[in-house]
Amino acid sequence: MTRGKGEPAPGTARWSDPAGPVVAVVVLAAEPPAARPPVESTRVGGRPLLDRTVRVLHAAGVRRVLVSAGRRGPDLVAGLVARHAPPAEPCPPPADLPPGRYLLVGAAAVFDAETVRDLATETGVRCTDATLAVVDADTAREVLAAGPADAALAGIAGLRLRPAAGFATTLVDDRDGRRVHRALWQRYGSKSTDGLVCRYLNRPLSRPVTLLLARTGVWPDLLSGVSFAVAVAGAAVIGFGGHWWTMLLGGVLVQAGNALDGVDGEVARIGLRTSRRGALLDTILDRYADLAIIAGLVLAAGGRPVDWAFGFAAAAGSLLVSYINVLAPGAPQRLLRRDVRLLLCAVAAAVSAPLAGLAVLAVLVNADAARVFAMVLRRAPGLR
Ligand SMILES: Nc1ccn([C@@H]2O[C@H](COP(=O)(O)OP(=O)(O)OP(=O)(O)O)[C@@H](O)[C@H]2O)c(=O)n1
Ligand SMILES: O=P([O-])([O-])O[C@@H]1[C@@H](O)[C@H](O)[C@@H](O)[C@H](O)[C@@H]1O
Repeated sequence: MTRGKGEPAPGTARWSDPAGPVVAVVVLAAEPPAARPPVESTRVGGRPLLDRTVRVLHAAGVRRVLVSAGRRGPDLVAGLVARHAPPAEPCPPPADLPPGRYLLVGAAAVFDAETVRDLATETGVRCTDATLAVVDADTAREVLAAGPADAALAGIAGLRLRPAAGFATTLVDDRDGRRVHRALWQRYGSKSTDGLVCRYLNRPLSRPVTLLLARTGVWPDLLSGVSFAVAVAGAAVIGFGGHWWTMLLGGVLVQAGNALDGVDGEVARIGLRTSRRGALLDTILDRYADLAIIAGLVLAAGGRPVDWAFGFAAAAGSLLVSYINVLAPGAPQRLLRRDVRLLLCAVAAAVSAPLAGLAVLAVLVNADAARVFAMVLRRAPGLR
C-alpha cells in the first residue's frame, strides 16, 4: 500500500457528480493582517497552506482553481507558479463569474481530497469542520463581493451544514500548526496494513520525529536514506564491534532504524509528497539493510559455516516474506514482516545471542513464508 487512508494519487481522482464539476475559489483576505504572517503562508506539511490547498483541489479532480484576494491575487498566483504548484488563476471580479457551481474555500481551511470529493456531490452545503462550501453562482458572487474571506463564508445563510468526510480542520492562526500536524499524523501517520510491532512500538517512536520534520518540507527520499544508514550502522557495529556493549549499541541502532523506517512515509503522506519512486527506493533500501543486519549477526556469531548457514536461511526467508507481498498483494497477513524481523534481530544483538537470534529468525521467517505461500496457492486454484 502506498498511500495513507483515503489519500488519492495526485491528479488521478475524479468524483462522479451528476451536477457537473465545480470551480474552486480560494478566498483570501484582500489585505493581510499587519502584525502576523498571513494564514495562507503558514507551512502545513512543509508547504505554504495556499500551495497545499491548490494541490489538494487538483488531486480531488477540480480542474479550475481561482484565487480571490483583491489586489493581492495576481502576486499570490505568481508565487504559486514560482513554487511549481498546480495551475491557479486570479479570480475575476465577482460579477464576471460564469454560471456553474462553486466550491468556496476559506484561507485557513486544511482539508484533503476526500473531503472535496464528498462535499462536491451536492450544492448548498457547508462543511462543519472547515470553511468550505459548495454554492451556486449567485451565492458565490454575493459572498465574494462581500468579503472579508472566512467571515463571509461562515455567514452564508441557508446552507446545509454537514461534517466532512476525510480530513478537515481550520488553522486558527500561524501558531496553530502544532495541533494541525498532530491531527494530520493521526489521520495519515499509520496505515491499516501496519503489523503489531509497527503499530504499538514503531509508530509511537516515529511520531515525534515525523512531527518535527513534517513542517520542514524535507524530501522523503532523504529520510529513507537516513533510516537505511542507521540500520546499516547498526549492522556494522554488531558485526565488527566485538564487545557486549557494541552488541547492545548495535541492537539499539537496528531498532532505531526500524522505527525510523516509518518516518519517510509519514512525512510523505502528511506533506502530499508520496511517490512510486519513493516507495520503490524505500523497499529496495530496506532489503539491503535487512541483509546487512543478518550479515552483522553472522559475523558477531563468529562467522563459522554454521553461522553462515543459519544466516543464509534467515536471509532467504526474510526476502521471501517481503517478496510474496509483491507476487500476491492480497496475500493473508504475514506475521514476520520487517517490523517483527528487525525487532528480533535487535533483541538478539542486545542480549549478545547472535546465533540463537539467527536460528529463531531462520525458522520463523521460512515457516511464515511457507504458510502464506500455501494459503495463496489454496485460494488460487488456477495456479495449480
Ligand atoms: N521516500 C519515500 C518513502 C515512502 N514513501 C511512501 O510511503 C509509503 C511507505 O510508508 P511507511 O509509513 O514508511 O510504511 P512502511 O512501514 O515502510 O511499510 P509499507 O509500505 O509496507 O506499509 C510508500 O509506499 C510510499 O507511498 C514515499 O513516497 N517516498
Ligand atoms: O514488511 P515487509 O513487507 O517485509 O517489508 C516492507 C516492504 O514490503 C515495504 O515496501 C516497505 O515500505 C516497508 O518499509 C517494509 O520494508
